[in-house]
Amino acid sequence: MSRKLIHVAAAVITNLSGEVLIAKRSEAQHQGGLWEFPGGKVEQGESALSALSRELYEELGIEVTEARPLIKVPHHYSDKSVLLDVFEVTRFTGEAWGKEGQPIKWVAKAEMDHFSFPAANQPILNACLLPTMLAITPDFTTLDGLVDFVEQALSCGAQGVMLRNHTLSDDMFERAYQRINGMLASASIPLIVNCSLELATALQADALHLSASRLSELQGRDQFSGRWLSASCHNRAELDRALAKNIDFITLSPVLSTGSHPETEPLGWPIFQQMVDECAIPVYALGGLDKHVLEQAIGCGAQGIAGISAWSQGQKG
Ligand SMILES: Nc1nc2c([nH]c(=O)n2[C@H]2C[C@H](O)[C@@H](COP(=O)(O)OP(=O)(O)OP(=O)(O)O)O2)c(=O)[nH]1
Ligand SMILES: [Mg+2]
Repeated sequence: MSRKLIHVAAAVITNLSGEVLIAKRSEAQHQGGLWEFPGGKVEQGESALSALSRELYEELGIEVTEARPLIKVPHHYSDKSVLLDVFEVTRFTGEAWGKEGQPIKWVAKAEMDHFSFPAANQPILNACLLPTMLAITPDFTTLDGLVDFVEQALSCGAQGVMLRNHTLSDDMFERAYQRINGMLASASIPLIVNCSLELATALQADALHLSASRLSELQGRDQFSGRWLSASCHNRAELDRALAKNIDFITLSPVLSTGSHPETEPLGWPIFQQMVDECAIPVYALGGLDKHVLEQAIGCGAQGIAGISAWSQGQKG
C-alpha cells in the first residue's frame, strides 16, 4: 500500500510496581472508544521523542525523564495508515491525570489482554510482555548440565529461556522440559520450547519457537494453541513468511559472525536495523552477541538479544 504513513509517537509508561498506563480514546476520535498508549502525531520538524514528551505533557501532565525505543509498528487501517513509534517510559515527574477528560488506568502487564485496543496495538502488547534478554540452551548432555546453564544465564540477567537441543530424542526433550518447567514457572520466567509442533502440543507448552524449515511447514498460526509462537529468520524471505503466518516474534541471525556458523555471512547492525524497521513484530538480535551489546541492539529497534553463550564471560554465540 503506498498511502503515506502518519507518524505517531506513543508511550508504554511503567510505574515502580511494573504497571502500565493506558487511556481511553474518546468516541469521536479515530479508533474511538478503544484503549490506547498515550501519545499523538509527530509534527513536522519534530523528533519522535520530542513529540512524545510534548504529547505526554499535553495529555497527562507528566514530564518524561527516561525513555527507550520499544517497537515501531507500521499499520494500515481501512481509512488511514499509521507508524506507531513506541517508547517505553521508565521515569517521569508529576502525577498522570486525564487532562483532556479521558479515563486513564494503571494496569498490571498480565491484565492488559483484558482491554480492547486498536488492531495495530497487538505487537506493542507482545513487546511489553516479552523479556529483553533470552537465553538459548546449548546442546547439553545431562539434565544437571542444563540446570547449571539455566541458573548461570538467569544470574547473568537472562529473563527468558529457550529450550533447544537438536541431539535429543522426544523422550529426552520431554524430560529436560519437565526438569526446568516448574522451576522457571515458579519464578515467572517464560520457557519457550524449540521443537516440533507435535511435541510442543503434547507437552502443552505455552510458547513454541520454530526453526525456519518448521515455519515453512506450518499451515497457520492456529495450529498452535499456546500463548506464544515465534520463529528463526535469517533473511527477508523468511521474515516475510513469519509475518504472513502471524508469528508473534522472531529471532534474526546472525547479526555478527559466530563460531557455531563460521560459514554464514553475518547481517551486521545496519542491515539488521533495516530489516527490523520493515517488520511490525518484536525481533531479537541473535548471533555472536554478548549482553554488553543490549543497548546497541535496542538502539537498532530490537526487542532485545538472544544467545547461547552470551551468559558466560569470554565466549560469544
Ligand atoms: N496515541 C495512540 N494512537 C494510536 C494507538 N494505536 C493506534 O492505532 N493509534 C492511532 C490512532 C490515531 O489514528 C493515531 C494517533 O493519533 P492521535 O489521535 O492520538 O493524535 P493526537 O494525540 O495528535 O490527537 P489529535 O489532536 O490529532 O486528535 O494513531 C495507541 O496505542 N496510541
Ligand atoms: Mg493522542
